[in-house]
Amino acid sequence: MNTDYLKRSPLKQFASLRPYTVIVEGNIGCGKTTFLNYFQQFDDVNVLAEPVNKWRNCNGYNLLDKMYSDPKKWSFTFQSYVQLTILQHHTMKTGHPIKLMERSIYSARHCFVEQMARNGSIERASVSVMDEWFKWAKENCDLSVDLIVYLKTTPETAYQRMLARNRPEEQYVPLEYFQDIHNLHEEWLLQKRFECPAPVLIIDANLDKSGIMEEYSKCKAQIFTERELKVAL
Ligand SMILES: Nc1ncnc2c1ncn2[C@@H]1O[C@H](COP(=O)(O)OP(=O)(O)O)[C@@H](O)[C@H]1O
Ligand SMILES: Nc1nc2c(ncn2[C@H]2C[C@H](O)[C@@H](COP(=O)(O)O)O2)c(=O)[nH]1
Repeated sequence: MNTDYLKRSPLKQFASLRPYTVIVEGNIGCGKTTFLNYFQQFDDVNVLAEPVNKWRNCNGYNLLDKMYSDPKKWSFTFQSYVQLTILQHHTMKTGHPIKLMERSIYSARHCFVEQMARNGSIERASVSVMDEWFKWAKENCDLSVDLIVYLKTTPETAYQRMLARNRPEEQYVPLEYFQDIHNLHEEWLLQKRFECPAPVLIIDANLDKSGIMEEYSKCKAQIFTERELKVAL
C-alpha cells in the first residue's frame, strides 16, 4: 500500500471526512476547560467548549442559576436546553480533522439527568420525554465519538477547584452533589452501566497544573496518531 501520503500533513487533506471526535468528560471543576485550552494551539483541532454562557443567558433567562436555585422546578427546562445546545455541537460541521468537545449528550443523560432522576429533581415521565428526544437524535444525527477522555479526580479535588473558580451560580452547590456526579461518571465510563460510545482514556486529573502537562502531551500524541490510523484504514 502506498503510504507516501502519510509523509505529507495527512490531517489537512482529509478535513472533509467526519472529524475524529473526542469528548472530554469529568466532574464539575475537574479541569476540562483547562485541558481544552491546551489544545487550542493545534490548527488541526476544533475545540468546542461547553456552551455554559448560553445556559446562563437563554433570551435573558439564567437557566443555570434557576436550576441550582430550584432544581425541582427548573431541572427539566434546564436539561432540555442543555440537550439542544450540546446536540448542536455534536452536529456542527468543521473543516478540522479533529473535533474536541467539552462533555456530550451522553454525559448530560447518564450523569446529570440520571442524578436528577435518582434524587427526585426530575420526574421519570420528564426523563422519558428527554429519552425520546435522545433516541430520535441518535437515529437522525451522527453522534459518533471516537475517543472519550475522562479527567478523573476525587470529588473533593473537583469541589475545591469549583470553589476556586468562584462561579456565582455554583456557590451553594454541596460536596455531596460532586460525589453523586463522580459516582455516575464511574458507573458510566468504568463500570459501563450506561451506553458508552467510544473507548475511554483516563487521565489522573488530580495532578496539579505543572504535573498534568505531560499527561496532556501524551494524550495529544495518542489523539493525533489514532486520527491518522483511522484515515489510513
Ligand atoms: N490540574 C489542575 N490543578 C490545579 N488546578 C486546576 C487544574 N486544572 C484546572 N484547575 C483550576 O481549577 C478550576 C476549574 O478548572 P476548569 O478547567 O474550569 O474545570 P472544568 O472546565 O472541568 O469545570 C480553574 O480555576 C482552573 O484554573
Ligand atoms: N444539571 C446539569 N448541569 C450541568 C450539565 N452540564 C454541565 N452542567 C453544569 C455543571 C456546572 O455547574 C456548569 C459547567 O460545568 P463545568 O463542568 O464545565 O464546570 O454546568 C448537565 O447536563 N446538567
